[in-house]
Amino acid sequence: MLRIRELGKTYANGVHALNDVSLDIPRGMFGLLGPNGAGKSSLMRTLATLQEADHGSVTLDGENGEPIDVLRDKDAVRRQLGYLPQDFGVYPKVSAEDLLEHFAVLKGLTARKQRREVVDALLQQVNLWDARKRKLGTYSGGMRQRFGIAQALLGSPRLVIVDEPTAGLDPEERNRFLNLLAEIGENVAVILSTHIVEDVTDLCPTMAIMNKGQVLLTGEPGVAIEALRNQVWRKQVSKAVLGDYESRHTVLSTRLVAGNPVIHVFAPERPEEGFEQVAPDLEDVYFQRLRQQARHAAHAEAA
Ligand SMILES: Nc1ncnc2c1ncn2[C@@H]1O[C@H](COP(=O)(O)OP(=O)(O)OP(=O)(O)O)[C@@H](O)[C@H]1O
Repeated sequence: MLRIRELGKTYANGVHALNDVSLDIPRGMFGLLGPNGAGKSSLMRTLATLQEADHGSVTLDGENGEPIDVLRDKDAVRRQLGYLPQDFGVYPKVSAEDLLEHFAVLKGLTARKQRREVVDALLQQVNLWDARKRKLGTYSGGMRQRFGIAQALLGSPRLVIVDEPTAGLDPEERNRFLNLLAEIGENVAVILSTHIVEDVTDLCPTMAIMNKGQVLLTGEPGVAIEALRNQVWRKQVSKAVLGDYESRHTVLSTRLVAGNPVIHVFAPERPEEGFEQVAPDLEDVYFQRLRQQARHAAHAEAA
């Protein structure tokens, strides 16, 4: 559906935000996972035709099978694109219904009757029908994000990009929002950028992990998890010796359980007495890739 090849971007301050990024993004939900500053927003904004890349190519399968050159044919992309930016702002004094109608006009839905139908259907789809007359300033974070999805879906896009949409949502709102995305993902390609591992675990059949402008892994979460089988070990340790463990082993994560750290260590065999093997999950995959990248960078620096 979307083919990204060797996309590069260096900002004027010298930050390499995209370092030869190559990805194949199929129809359905695609999770783009990475910590803050990984380059996710730079990639999303480039795909959404809002900023230029330095080099590389991006091709989107068009409706009629014709490939669209995303970096050059921006108008064609915009006709197929829905975008929910990370910092989606709304006019607080306007009702959801009025603002969505306004966005619909901007999207080119000029026929009044048809526009009304589209706006009403979208408000129902995102479950804001009962709150449609309320001013957006009175909406909760989750409602605002669902409104953001409604505006992204105007014009029946085939590619929907949502940038860190669940940050700041409480668990119930987050679930509601993710369920909505999953429904949309049945028909179109949805790229979900997030630093929350569970967003991807719960929802995305394909994914990529990104950090420091590089793609560290791409594929199916289940396959990546399976590749770590028999190599993740858990132990409860005291805070006093945590540093020792971190210097001796590849500690993937540390979680406090009843006040004491429980560590996950990546190792081909039992690292020491007292470690028990655990079934790996996507969080282990995520941290294993980040640690591996840091280790390679340290070796490269030392060499
Ligand atoms: N306009 C800009 N000028 C200079 N540097 C930038 C600009 N935009 C982003 N950066 C830098 O590029 C890197 C990647 O940023 P980007 O926003 O793409 O990451 P991200 O993964 O989306 O993180 P976040 O979730 O914090 O937005 C960061 O180091 C960031 O500081």
